[in-house]
Amino acid sequence: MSGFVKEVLPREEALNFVSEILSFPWDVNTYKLDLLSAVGKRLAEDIYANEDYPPFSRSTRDGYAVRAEDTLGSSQGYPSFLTVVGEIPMGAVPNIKVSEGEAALVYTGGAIPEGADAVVMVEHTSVLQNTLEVRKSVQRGENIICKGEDVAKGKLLLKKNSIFDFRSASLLSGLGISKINILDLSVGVVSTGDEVVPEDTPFVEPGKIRDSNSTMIGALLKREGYQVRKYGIALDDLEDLMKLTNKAMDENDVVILSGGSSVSSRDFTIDVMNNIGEPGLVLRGLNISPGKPTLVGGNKNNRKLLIGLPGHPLSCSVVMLTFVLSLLASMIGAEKDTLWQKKIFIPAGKDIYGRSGVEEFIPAVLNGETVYPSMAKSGFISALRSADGLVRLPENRETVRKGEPVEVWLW
Ligand SMILES: Nc1nc2c(c(=O)[nH]1)N[C@H]1C(S)=C(S)[C@@H](COP(=O)(O)OP(=O)(O)OC[C@H]3O[C@@H](n4cnc5c(N)ncnc54)[C@H](O)[C@@H]3O)O[C@H]1N2
Ligand code: MOO
Repeated sequence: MSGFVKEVLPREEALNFVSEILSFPWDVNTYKLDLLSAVGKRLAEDIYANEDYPPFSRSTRDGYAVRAEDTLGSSQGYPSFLTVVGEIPMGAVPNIKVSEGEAALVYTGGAIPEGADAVVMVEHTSVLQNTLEVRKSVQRGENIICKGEDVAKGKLLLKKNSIFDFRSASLLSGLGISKINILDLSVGVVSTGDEVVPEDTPFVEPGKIRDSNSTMIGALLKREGYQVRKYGIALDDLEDLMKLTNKAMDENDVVILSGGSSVSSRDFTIDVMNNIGEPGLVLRGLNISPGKPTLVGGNKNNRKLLIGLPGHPLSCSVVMLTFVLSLLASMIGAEKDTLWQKKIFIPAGKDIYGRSGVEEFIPAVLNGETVYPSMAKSGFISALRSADGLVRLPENRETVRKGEPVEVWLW
């Protein structure tokens, strides 16, 4: 044990303290994936454009490539007349040049020939033999996407640690980037408790409760782009907990234990934390509600992080949302505000009673321009289902009166 364990720190302070004592950020392995497989995962590097897009100036319409100045003043009543010098083949470099008074037939996506700087749409023209009648003037650049206009070579496209999603798929495909480096951060999840049984248990004996935490933990981690492995349920027994935790630590960068962090059972979790190498346990308790009995330990040499979460399902979710995701972000060197946190200030729809001296998070429902807290106990599993986010009452805020603005973190 490091002999330097902090007790019940405010959440932000705890994030900074753990990050500092464990020397975050840590290097994490990476691997390459094709684009479709990478959706929902985190990028391990900045991605730059290695070429211009489009790679050549292209027409966005079927029509005639012209010099804009040759169409000046053209209208239905006063058309201009140009000479058609040829047709631009699709998928090939044009061998035609457009000079003063000339036009070339071009199709949508076709290359703009040298000399032309605009395209007149075919419906504003008619052609008789080689003579083109133009009934509408065009501006320079009209109906053209210029080489590099969309993406210039060298531009930063995607930032390290961002999550790859559909918005970037066409961007990278179009630039010929078909494989990307992905962060290989894996988290093992271990549930604990003699009363906890697997979620697929069809009939639960009296006194037992299904494991609802590990899938929730996994679901949140997957949403943040991490890999998750579940390791089942450890009994309230040091040897069993140690065995499962060690296996999970061997196979993952981070291990999350659910349950077993409160007064009666925390000794096991603390013993486990102090058997994982230096510094072992570093944080015992967060000054938040729900979620106070949260433990953090780590092994700096092997770069392993171990987190103990309260067993009550709502407490477990709140700590995941407000602390663990930020801690993992800090571990990989990303912004501490995680991807799900959209923070707004909005009037309370009714009085919200808080306790001073502790940071509180209350599931809340938005209703038009106001927010309503939901009356949830930390043992509930349904509290987040219909909530839009969490109301945050800072340590120094006691009661919020109806109509007063309150901070809400939206999903
Ligand atoms: N005398 C005191 N009792 C408690 C205190 C306290 O300060 N003094 N703290 C309470 C608070 S706050 C919380 S939160 C819980 C935390 O307890 P643990 O982290 O030790 O968790 P467990 O006792 O293992 O479980 C608590 C509760 O949650 C259920 N549970 C556990 N794991 C799961 C799971 N994977 N899925 C669903 N439900 C789970 C478990 O059956 C218990 O009902 O301690 C309070 N007590
Ligand atoms: O802290 Mo417990 O997590 O309030 O229910």
